[in-house]
Amino acid sequence: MTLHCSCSVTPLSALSYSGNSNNPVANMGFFTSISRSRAPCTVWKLTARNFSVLSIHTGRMLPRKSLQVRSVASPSETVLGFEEMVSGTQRKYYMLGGKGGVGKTSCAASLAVKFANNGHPTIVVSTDPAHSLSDSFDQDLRGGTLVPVDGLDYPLFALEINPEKAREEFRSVSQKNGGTGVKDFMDSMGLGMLADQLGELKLGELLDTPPPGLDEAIAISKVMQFVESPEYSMFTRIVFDTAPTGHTLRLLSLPDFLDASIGKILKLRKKIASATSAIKSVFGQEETKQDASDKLEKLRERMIKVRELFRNADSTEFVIVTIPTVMAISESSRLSASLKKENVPVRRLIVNQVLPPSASDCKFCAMKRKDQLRALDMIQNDPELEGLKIIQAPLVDVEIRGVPALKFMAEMVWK
Ligand SMILES: Nc1ncnc2c1ncn2[C@@H]1O[C@H](COP(=O)(O)OP(=O)(O)OP(=O)(O)O)[C@@H](O)[C@H]1O
Repeated sequence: MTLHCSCSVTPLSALSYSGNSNNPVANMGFFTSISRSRAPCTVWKLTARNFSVLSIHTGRMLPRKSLQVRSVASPSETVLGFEEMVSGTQRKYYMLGGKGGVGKTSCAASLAVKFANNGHPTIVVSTDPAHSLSDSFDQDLRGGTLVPVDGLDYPLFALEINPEKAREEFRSVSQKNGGTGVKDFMDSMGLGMLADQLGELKLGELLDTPPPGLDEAIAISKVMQFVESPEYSMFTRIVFDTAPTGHTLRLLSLPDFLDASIGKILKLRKKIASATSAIKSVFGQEETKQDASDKLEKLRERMIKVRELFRNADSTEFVIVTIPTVMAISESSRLSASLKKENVPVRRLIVNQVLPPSASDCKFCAMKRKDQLRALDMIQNDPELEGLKIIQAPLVDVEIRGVPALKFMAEMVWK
């Protein structure tokens, strides 16, 4: 870990500290100047965990206000290359996400190919409503179940979950109960008089017009069903090709929303059921209605698991994919900030479709590359993106399609 310190009362613009940043005091770390030529003898001793610093020269503490210290995860120190991703047989999940069209599917598919070729039985999953795994592998992988991918020596399976279909299953919970809204749903459970009280839970909205992200949440929860079943325990790497940024962000906050909505409604139902024997008998007689609430409870439990999975740094990593344009990088920065806020582990940023320096005197290429370099520069100065391992992948002159092309892409990206 590298810490950067800037101090307004010294001639130094930046100081660096290398050592155990978790406990710099015990480590007796020192800030030393990065630029020795600017301040040859300046050494700052760490005297407290809050990084107040003492000048060895003057023996005086530097005014706290003058100090700004921030930690910078130095990629080479904290994020290793593909060896780190491939090592170990414990199951790991990689989620690739970013703006539409930047190359999420190509990167996800190429990572899955590389995992498989390195001996990991792998599943690549698409939860993007507009699937493109089949196009990317140039094979028919539709069907909503695990389909083996041809052309590899080791097991690679693809799973395209149809979010619409998954949602229909969920919607049928309300329809089975003879209505479309929360009022009917509650009526069918013998709790019609309480429907008004539940207005603020927005469950009616949830059942009738699902919030954006629900499709994907249900799709991911279906994937969890698959991967948790013992017959699929052999798979040690699961790669997700997720929907574009907006969906991903909403998906992250959705489990909490669902947890609150469904959790509250089920709690209320239990409370009333135990208090009123008449209502109790309604539940007792109506098996399908019990089924409905069981289904909701199961969905809630799976949502909690999805939420935990997204946040588990030991098993999961979210890889942001972008391209070198101001718009894509700005969106990646927002995505990174939101993921950090939600405690989702992010360590790598793939900058795809970077133009290599042109040997010819193509003016368009030169202008385009200059434009890309400006965008790449933005990454260095973006506080939300700094610290991520930047992986640049060149724009190639053919479409990435089919297993051989994906193998080629994997060699460029996953090193
Ligand atoms: N480095 C690259 N060089 C050349 N073409 C590329 C590169 N990366 C991706 N492509 C091509 O760009 C197109 C879009 O890629 P891809 O489908 O992977 O993007 P995506 O982000 O998953 O898109 P969507 O958001 O629509 O799902 C594809 O035709 C793919 O072959």
